[in-house]
Amino acid sequence: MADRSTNEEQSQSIINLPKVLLHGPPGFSSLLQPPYSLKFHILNNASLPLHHFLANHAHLCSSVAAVLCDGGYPITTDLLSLLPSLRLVVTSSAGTDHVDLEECRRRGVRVAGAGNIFSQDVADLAVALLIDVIMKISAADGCLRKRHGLSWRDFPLGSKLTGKKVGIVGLGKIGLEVAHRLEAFDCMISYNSRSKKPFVSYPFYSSVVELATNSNVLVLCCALNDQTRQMINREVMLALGKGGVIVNVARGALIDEKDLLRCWLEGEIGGAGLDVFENEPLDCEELFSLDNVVLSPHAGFSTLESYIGICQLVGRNLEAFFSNKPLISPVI
Ligand SMILES: O=CC(=O)O
Repeated sequence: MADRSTNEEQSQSIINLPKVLLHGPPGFSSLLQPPYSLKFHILNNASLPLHHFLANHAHLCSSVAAVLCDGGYPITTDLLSLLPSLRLVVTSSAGTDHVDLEECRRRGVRVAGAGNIFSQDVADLAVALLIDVIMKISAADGCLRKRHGLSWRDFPLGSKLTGKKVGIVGLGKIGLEVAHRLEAFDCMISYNSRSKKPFVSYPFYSSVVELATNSNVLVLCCALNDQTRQMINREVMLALGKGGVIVNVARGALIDEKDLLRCWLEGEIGGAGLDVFENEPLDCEELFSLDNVVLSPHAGFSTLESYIGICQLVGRNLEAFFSNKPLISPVI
């Protein structure tokens, strides 16, 4: 009897907590850990596709106050319309192209993101991919493992990073981290961004074609939106030139992948280091077959340190919002 009333009291106290719907991949619930996880009534749809979950739990979903989502899980107008009590979206990603921000604004739903948590790791990966492509590290590694006895003479010459002209597309937090790192390699930095940044002295190009014309390497660090979608097209690739290298650590759809494949096959582009793709997980045989293209599985943020950081940040954002305090990393 005592046990039953304790259980009832516990479920009663959970029911009174703000409801947070998880919208992410299997295992996503581990992002919300104690003490934060104990402060919310967490609805985990892991065992069902989201629309089935919402249909089966309509009574609970009508009072969902927050959604915690992953960058690959869209927050669409349709989803928002199924959650009439929603007041907050917390995404565990730095990018917010999967969130319909306009509709959130219209409904008065606040949005918090990953802020600066991943910027250093993503910038490190951008530099790592660039060095890998131009010094052909992964390519050599693959050959050495297949054929013993190879020496450096069996490989084509690589290229120097020192002194390269690097054009950064998007000089936000990640772009600046990339610029700082590449300055240490005596690279000449210039950039394209929505507007000229008054706090840096790097040359600014308002057109990405002009930036490409004046660069050996393009590093893509900008947000994906209607203006930037497929911005890196054949014209930009031809402007970058035959030895040019493109590194993308932002979003796959910034690049016209068909143009990239064509330019590569025609010898119009030198190489690419890609952490992101138009369709993820990557399943494009044509990209797998290209030399001088180094691929990474959208892993720019996946370090232990950043994982610990994002677990705390999502919890702190939820806690702050439901205590009527300012969001820690607001988007809107
Ligand atoms: O791509 C990863 C992110 O947006 O955080």
